[in-house]
Amino acid sequence: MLERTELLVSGPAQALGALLDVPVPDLGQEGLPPLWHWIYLLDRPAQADLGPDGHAERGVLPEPPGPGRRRMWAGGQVRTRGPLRCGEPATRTAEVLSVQEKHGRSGPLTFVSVGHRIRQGGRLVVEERQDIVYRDASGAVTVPDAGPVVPAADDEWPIEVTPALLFRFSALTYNAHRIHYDRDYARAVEGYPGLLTHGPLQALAMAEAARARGCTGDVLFDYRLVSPLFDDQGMVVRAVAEGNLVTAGVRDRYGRRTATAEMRRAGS
Ligand SMILES: CC(C)(COP(=O)(O)OP(=O)(O)OC[C@H]1O[C@@H](n2cnc3c(N)ncnc32)[C@H](O)[C@@H]1OP(=O)(O)O)[C@@H](O)C(=O)NCCC(=O)NCCSC(=O)C[C@](C)(O)C(=O)O
Repeated sequence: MLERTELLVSGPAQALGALLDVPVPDLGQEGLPPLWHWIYLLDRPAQADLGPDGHAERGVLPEPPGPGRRRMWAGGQVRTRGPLRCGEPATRTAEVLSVQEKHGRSGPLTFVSVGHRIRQGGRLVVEERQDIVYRDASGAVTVPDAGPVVPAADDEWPIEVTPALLFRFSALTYNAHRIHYDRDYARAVEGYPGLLTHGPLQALAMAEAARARGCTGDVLFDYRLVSPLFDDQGMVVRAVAEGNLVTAGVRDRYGRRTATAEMRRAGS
């Protein structure tokens, strides 16, 4: 079990608001919007504990299941149970919930689910499961050939994916994974055609599209990264509200789905 306590300050939230060009609520009253806790209470591994991929290989959860495995964020579930406010301390605890060996189209896969809980003022305010997948170094990720560009519809939110956007998100989440900023490494070592768009960035974009449709406060957010999104493919986000349920997705500019999510107000 890992535990970290710190005072939440407004700077990171202001930076995320600027990164995504979305409104920042009153952080001391309303608290952080859903998923924004991902830029707080971060692991701060020593430089000596980073592996060859730039990700920590010791002292964080999960630790890689073996040398040379390719870490990816696969999906998860977030339940918010109350406001997580800036100006007050909060504590995050983390523990491994399960490890599952599977075989996919890209070869052997190890799924590690990590449970995170954030408490503030004696209350549990965020409860989360993060699914991290480790691919085998020999496994290949296949990306279908791009078709024609599908222009963003009126109800879609196009986001230009540039190295600067990816770098700023890595900085905000203190994530040194080289697949997001080191193109030579991403291509030559991990076999991707370009820089990878972070899973949490796609999930946050979906949660923001849902927030724009009024889904915020105490929510249950389920999401999956279904295919890698590279930096030259753009990012188009859409959220559709039907009653209490918001269904969201990310596609690239050619119409290929890369992430899906469902978000609903908790308790209804
Ligand atoms: C996950 C990949 C490798 C599986 O790809 P695949 O084609 O090999 O798998 P499959 O054949 O579709 O499925 C095999 C089994 O895995 C399961 N499965 C399949 N997908 C998932 C999922 N998402 N969550 C949970 N389970 C999943 C699936 O249900 C099936 O289970 P079964 O045998 O029991 O039926 C593939 O879908 C993929 O590449 N997805 C995109 C991942 C991605 O781009 N993540 C974001 C970038 S990495 C990142 O942000 C990192 C970060 C922030 O820096 C950091 O944490 O360090």
